[in-house]
Amino acid sequence: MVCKAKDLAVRLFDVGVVRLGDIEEKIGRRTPFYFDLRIIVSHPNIMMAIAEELQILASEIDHDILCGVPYAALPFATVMSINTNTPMIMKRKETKLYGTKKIIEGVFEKNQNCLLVEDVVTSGSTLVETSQILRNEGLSVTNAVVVLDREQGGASVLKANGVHLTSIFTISELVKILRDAGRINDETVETVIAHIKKYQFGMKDNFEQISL
Ligand SMILES: O=C(O)c1cc(=O)[nH]c(=O)n1[C@@H]1O[C@H](COP(=O)(O)O)[C@@H](O)[C@H]1O
Repeated sequence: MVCKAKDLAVRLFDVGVVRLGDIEEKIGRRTPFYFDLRIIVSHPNIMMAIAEELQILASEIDHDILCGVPYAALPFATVMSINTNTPMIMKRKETKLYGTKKIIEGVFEKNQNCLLVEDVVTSGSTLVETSQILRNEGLSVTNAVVVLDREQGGASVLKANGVHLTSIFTISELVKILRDAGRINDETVETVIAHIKKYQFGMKDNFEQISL
């Protein structure tokens, strides 16, 4: 892990991206550590730093187009798109019920390589669903870059669905950086690591997401 990413982790903590306690996740389970990047629109310098780290990951991956997953990742994907002059599309959270009735906004061509940009991966279900929708529209989706991999099985769920995951941080790296920087204590690191080990996601034969 390079210094810039470590510095980014501490800046994210200091502006309140990390919430410690007993917080509800997307699927309804509780977590002692929640990473909320939605507040980053209020911190343009940090948003730029995140986009630059994601760009480093993206530069190793062959892609024609970016797809930001709403809502948290849309600002980073937009900054990456502008910085690298790479076109971007957006997958709507819901299909538009009037006018164009589109699920994807933006212009693309069939068989273009689309790189997914996301904030956090837990079970991987959001990115699996997004990749399936984009593939149904004729795009090729083989990679995703994210800020945080919570190491709860999402990477293997994605791999089983043909998507390779690359992250700026894994959660175990992140908590260790924050401990070494004096932001959290050993007990919190142990609580978070125990939580991610206990709550893992996997795949049934029919690719339905299950909690182990
Ligand atoms: O709900 C979560 O699992 C979650 C945990 C967390 O620390 N931060 C966070 O933002 N999330 C949300 O969870 C989504 C990914 O969850 P999965 O679809 O289970 O991979 C992200 O897009 C976020 O909306």
